[in-house]
Amino acid sequence: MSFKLGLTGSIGMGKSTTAKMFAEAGCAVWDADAAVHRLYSRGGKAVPAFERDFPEAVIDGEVSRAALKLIIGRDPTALKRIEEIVHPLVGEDRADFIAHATADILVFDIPLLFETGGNAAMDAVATVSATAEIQKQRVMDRGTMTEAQFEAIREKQMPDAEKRARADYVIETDTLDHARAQVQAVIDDIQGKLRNA
Ligand SMILES: CC(C)(COP(=O)(O)OP(=O)(O)OC[C@H]1O[C@@H](n2cnc3c(N)ncnc32)[C@H](O)[C@@H]1O)[C@@H](O)C(=O)NCCC(=O)NCCS
Ligand SMILES: Nc1ncnc2c1ncn2[C@@H]1O[C@H](COP(=O)(O)OP(=O)(O)OP(=O)(O)O)[C@@H](O)[C@H]1O
Repeated sequence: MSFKLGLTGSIGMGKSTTAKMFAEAGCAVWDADAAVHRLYSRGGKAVPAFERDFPEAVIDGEVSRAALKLIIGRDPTALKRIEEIVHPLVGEDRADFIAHATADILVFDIPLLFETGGNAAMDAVATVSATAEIQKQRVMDRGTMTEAQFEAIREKQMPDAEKRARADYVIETDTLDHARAQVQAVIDDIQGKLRNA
């Protein structure tokens, strides 16, 4: 049996960067956002449901995030309906990954792990964290969201302090070297547990 490590953290806290560090260290990584990208792409499994419920969001055979953001901006309740389409399909993608993965540590990069109760299916959870100032700066620097869109998402997410309190491991993403050292410490700790199991 592989060890399932959930990797979470609020928007812009450094999940993707940290997930890459786990992959470089030999863990198998499943990425919830990447799964959503696959589902939204041409031929993706979410496209027919969006064609039915949000036809204006499907452009050239794929679900357009820009169009979705406009729809959500107009009608905030749309996000819940979008999630009802997306989350079961994401669950199928994850089950498929678990069925085929062979590494001893499987890492699940899931932004909304605590919010969706997905932590119950994990053996442990690591939260990535940085200050609120760094978080906002990173998201604004990316240039894909307005400040209002960022605040709306941040409000929906569990506060960083609560994620830190609930996690088994906290990874500070202040510098790349510091984060890499903490990733290795988490792996060493889990491998110690696997040896003693
Ligand atoms: C709202 C959308 C269109 C924004 O797209 P965009 O490319 O600008 O941002 P991206 O997808 O990279 O999201 C950035 C971050 O926002 C946060 N976020 C995204 N969706 C949500 C949500 N439904 N609730 C809370 N936070 C969210 C996450 O931390 C995520 O990593 C897109 O995120 C989407 O379609 N979301 C609905 C699907 C979903 O629930 N995804 C969450 C992962 S399962
Ligand atoms: N340990 C770190 N040290 C310095 N900068 C970092 C670190 N981790 C991430 N960053 C920087 O922060 C920004 C956001 O990182 P990343 O894309 O990994 O965040 P994320 O949590 O996956 O974001 P989102 O949830 O919004 O998708 C990037 O510009 C990245 O280079």
